[in-house]
Amino acid sequence: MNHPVAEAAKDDSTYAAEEEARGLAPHRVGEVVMEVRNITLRFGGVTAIRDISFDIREGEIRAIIGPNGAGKSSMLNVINGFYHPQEGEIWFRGARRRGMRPHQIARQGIARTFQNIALFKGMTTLDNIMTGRLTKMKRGLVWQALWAGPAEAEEIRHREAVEKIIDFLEIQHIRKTPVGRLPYGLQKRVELGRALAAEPKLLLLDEPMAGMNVEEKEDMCRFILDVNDEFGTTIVLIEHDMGVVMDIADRVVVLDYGAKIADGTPDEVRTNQNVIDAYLGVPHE
Ligand SMILES: Nc1ncnc2c1ncn2[C@@H]1O[C@H](COP(=O)(O)OP(=O)(O)OP(=O)(O)O)[C@@H](O)[C@H]1O
Repeated sequence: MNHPVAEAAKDDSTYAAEEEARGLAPHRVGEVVMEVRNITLRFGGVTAIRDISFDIREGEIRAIIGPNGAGKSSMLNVINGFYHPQEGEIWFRGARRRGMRPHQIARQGIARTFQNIALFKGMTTLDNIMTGRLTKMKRGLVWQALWAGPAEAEEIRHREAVEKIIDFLEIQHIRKTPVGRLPYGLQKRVELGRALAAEPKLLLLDEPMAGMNVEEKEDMCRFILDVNDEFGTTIVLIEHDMGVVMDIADRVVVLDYGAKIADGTPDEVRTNQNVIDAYLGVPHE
């Protein structure tokens, strides 16, 4: 079987030119890092995802959109290993994934945020972001407890990394505040910080703007674009706010009733009749 990444790489010379013609930023977007191939996921009698394929390219912002129940969160859960699809393949950085658990996938450089914030509400911003470093910690709890030389040095490195993220996300003023006391928009930002603490290569964001006011959305958009720009992080984003998707995504895959109905640039999907019908609720055959 042909390797999907190798196959896709063949197209790279022409891809940059195509991208430019389609209004994408060719300097940022590189080769395929993840290939989702013919994924089908069922929960008992419910088929949440039906034979879906798409790719994710290095450095791009890839949006997954679709009406409620379309299968977006399920897809994200397949990508980060929470769900194991009955059919299909996931290829990441040239290797086919087989039966990996979420923590192993996290160690490969895939981090995510959740639709409903999943922070430790009683812990401070600083400590919550620190938990994001767990996948990067080498020394076990005994070393930490002993506060022995190597563990101490490692702890200092982790603290420095966390402080950089706190600066980057402009949340110095709440570093000692328990996150349960923070307004919703700031909690979402802390959750982004925790995901960034893992220094992900691929960052999965499940509705990062949900429940935010206009100003908070603008801030979050800016941080997502900055993460992408400054760290070169590839981002997969589920979002209901079409304005946001059209503004920040390089490419958009559209799901409806568990199937892929469109895939292309924001302009391409915006004018796609299947997409318009899906959002207007035109009944299916
Ligand atoms: N754990 C589960 N058990 C059973 N059915 C599930 C489960 N998770 C999702 N589903 C079903 O799979 C389908 C797709 O759900 P999913 O949450 O992935 O959609 P979504 O596009 O993320 O929706 P929303 O925009 O409302 O969050 C739905 O019919 C849903 O009821």
